[in-house]
Amino acid sequence: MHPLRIEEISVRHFRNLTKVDLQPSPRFNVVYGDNGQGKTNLLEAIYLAATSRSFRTAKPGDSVEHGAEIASVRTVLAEADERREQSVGLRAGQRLLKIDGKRPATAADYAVRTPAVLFHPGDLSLSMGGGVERRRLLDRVALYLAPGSLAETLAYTRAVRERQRALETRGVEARDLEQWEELIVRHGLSVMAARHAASLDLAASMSVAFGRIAAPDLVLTVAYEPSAPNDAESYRRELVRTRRVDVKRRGASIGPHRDDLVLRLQGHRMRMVASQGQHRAVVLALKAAEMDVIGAARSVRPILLLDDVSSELDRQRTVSLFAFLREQQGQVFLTTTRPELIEMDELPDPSSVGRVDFAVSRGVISPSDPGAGNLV
Ligand SMILES: Nc1ncnc2c1ncn2[C@@H]1O[C@H](COP(=O)(O)OP(=O)(O)OP(=O)(O)O)[C@@H](O)[C@H]1O
Repeated sequence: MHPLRIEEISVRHFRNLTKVDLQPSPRFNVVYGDNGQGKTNLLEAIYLAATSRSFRTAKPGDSVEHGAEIASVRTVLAEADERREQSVGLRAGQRLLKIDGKRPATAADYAVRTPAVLFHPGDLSLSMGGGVERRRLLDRVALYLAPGSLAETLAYTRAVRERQRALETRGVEARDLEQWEELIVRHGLSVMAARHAASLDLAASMSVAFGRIAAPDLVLTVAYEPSAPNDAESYRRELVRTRRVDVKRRGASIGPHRDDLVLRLQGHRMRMVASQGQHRAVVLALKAAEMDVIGAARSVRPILLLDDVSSELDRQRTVSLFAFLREQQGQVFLTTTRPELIEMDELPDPSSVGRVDFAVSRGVISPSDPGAGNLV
């Protein structure tokens, strides 16, 4: 595994971060400040520069500072002995990606270059909620295993949209339906294959992580459950059969957009049986698995971003979170309103760990001595 780290970050007009220039630690970066000051905005900017995507919005214009036209995030990254610059420029409806000043051949080329994993309080929905977040997880992992899966997902989504438009405007006998359904089957099967491969890697890595985090006698299983048949002929037939209902429900009733990654504890669906603590353990295990699988795909240690570490930090959560952090050997950014909770001796090998604290106030971010936040 190569070390991977951000050496410099420059942010301009990104939400409330008008002008921020930082040189983070290669290991632990504690970003602290009161609510609403810009901590999550910094993590969002880092995630954007690493992966080309925001974890908060799909619309580039949303992250541009109110009153400004263009936002930009530029990072200098070091991977093994090489250095590169990755930058993203944003304006309404437009995202401009560059690696070392040049536009990448495809968006996927940029998206898999710098693995980063985000962990935030809303991630509990990975275990407790419906399938949306688990599908996103599968797609994030699939992207690293097979970068072409991004184009397949986009082509699938477009075909589903066009079929729906044909159904709703011209009815179940519309002539072009067959053509869209052909495309849905072709791209849908390809998305399903990529997700299936991602689920196998995640499952293997996750059961090991879960055994460490929760009680070793608890058995957690993870299985990809596609919503459409996985042979072309049956899939095509099902699409024809469901045309009428799909007009009424205003969406396709089968296909990868309705897949799930089903989690079972002792054979029962997580959502039905698990306690709060078990849900948290599962989310940690899923995140650990995401780190392992995408890190292995690129042979690097992903950058870990932890948002809002201090919210309702109960004892059990602290113990498992810090156990998780101790295992991380890459660069970590964590945000908190309570830096006093992030104790150096809870982090691995405190003497050798480089920790830098950053204070955030109204979009201004400045380095401070570790622990100085305790007095704030
Ligand atoms: N497009 C934008 N332009 C300017 N400011 C924005 C924009 N979007 C969000 N903000 C501001 O960013 C601030 C929120 O920042 P952020 O979400 O990073 O807070 P935080 O420090 O993580 O807070 P918390 O601890 O509550 O999670 C708010 O003051 C909000 O008004």
